[in-house]
Amino acid sequence: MRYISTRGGLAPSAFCDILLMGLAPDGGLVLPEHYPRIDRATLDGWRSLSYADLAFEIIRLFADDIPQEDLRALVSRTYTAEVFGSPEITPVKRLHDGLAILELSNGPTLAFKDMAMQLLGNLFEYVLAKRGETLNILGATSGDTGSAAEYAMRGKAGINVFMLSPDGRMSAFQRAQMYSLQDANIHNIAIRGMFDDCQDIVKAVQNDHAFKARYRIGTVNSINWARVVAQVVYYFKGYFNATGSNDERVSFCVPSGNFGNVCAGHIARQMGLPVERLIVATNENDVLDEFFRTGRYRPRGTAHTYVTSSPSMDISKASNFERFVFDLVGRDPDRVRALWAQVERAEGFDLSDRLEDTATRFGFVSGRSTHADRLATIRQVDAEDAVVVDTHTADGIKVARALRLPGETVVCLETALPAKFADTIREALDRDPPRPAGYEGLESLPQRVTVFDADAEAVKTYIAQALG
Ligand SMILES: Cc1ncc(COP(=O)(O)O)c(C=O)c1O
Ligand SMILES: N[C@@H](CCOP(=O)(O)O)C(=O)O
Repeated sequence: MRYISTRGGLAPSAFCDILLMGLAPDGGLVLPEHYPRIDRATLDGWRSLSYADLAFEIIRLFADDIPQEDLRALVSRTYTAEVFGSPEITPVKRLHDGLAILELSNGPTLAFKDMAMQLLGNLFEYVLAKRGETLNILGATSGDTGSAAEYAMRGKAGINVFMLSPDGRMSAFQRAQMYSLQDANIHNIAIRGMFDDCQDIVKAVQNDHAFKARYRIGTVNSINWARVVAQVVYYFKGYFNATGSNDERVSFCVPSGNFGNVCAGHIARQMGLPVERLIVATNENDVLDEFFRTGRYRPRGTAHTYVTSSPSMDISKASNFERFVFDLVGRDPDRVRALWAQVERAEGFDLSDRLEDTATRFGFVSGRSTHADRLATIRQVDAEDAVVVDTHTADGIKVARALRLPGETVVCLETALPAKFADTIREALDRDPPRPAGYEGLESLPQRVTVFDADAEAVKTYIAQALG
């Protein structure tokens, strides 16, 4: 399998190279030259596999430059009941109306990011040891990528993490999860701005090729293709868990911000998984919902990005959307380059002539959810099913219920546990959310964080000083 850039400027490259590369040198996102197609016999063979065995079968199609026995060992030690709480790794529960919830948040930091990040940590460690190299990760988080990355990388030899987060915009639990880590290889930097400002800095540093090479800068965001491919796996597992046979079709509803999670669903569908629809659920930051309803993409600036009670989705410039648009425009890198030049000029773009394709050929539909919807959904699911869902998953359930067709099997992706968003759960239910063991007193621990304006140069100086 060789990898190319959405903007056409990357010579076909191997998996282990793009793993350490992050953004392509032309500023585009990396994708495989083609998506592998899964035939019916293969799908039948995969139905009864454990999560780790299924992950190995899928990931080896993409990471074919890692010897198979090494990859199998690496995947097997990633997806264990000890780390993810049960042998199923991603169990499915049903609400009374038949809606299925795919549990993805039972890993160390209580959000779906652990599913991919735990693998990424082991992949980095493996490839860096083979090559005798080190890596300095610069990441951006709106709340969950940061902690998942820091927990996956803390104490790992040859890896430093510099994580940018929006100052004061995350929940108290999310802040404490990250800022209380005292490991020498973990550096938390709060940026006065929103997630998009943090991600812009990550991309600016990635596009400074001299700095990137000198300080060996890598990424853990979904900019990194390995993150996306690890997320493809749970669409297959969720499909098998929610159905009785491979003759059935399901739809997935995905709470979305940076479009990485649902992009993995798009890839699973392109590989031949029987997915009917991909339902994109946004919060009040509804740039993606607007696109899937109108074909117009109008990313907003920080001033028009709202701080909401599903803060991890407070994103207006969805990075992975570029990967989908690459497929939508027939994998034409010149077209993508031109469209993103318009985005850079804050003009956005209009692909309403492709709207029919987004729905019929690619299966996308969308909806949005507000604070009031979120509270109502949390209350409803608690009252009817005795399940407490987090604010992002509530956005997904609200949109899934609004758009579900008669007889349609819909799997909602649970993207975090409610313990991370206690203020909103208390507002909805007048009680605290359940808190898993081991997180008692988290918010009282001493915290360590440096605050900067949204300035890529200041971040580069900090990294250079920290690395000596
Ligand atoms: C809890 C939660 N829900 C939903 C999302 C949105 O996922 P994505 O950015 O992949 O669209 C995120 C952040 O990624 C998240 O942390
Ligand atoms: N919602 C994320 C933001 C970044 O997403 P990623 O998938 O690109 O890492 C977060 O919680 O940090």
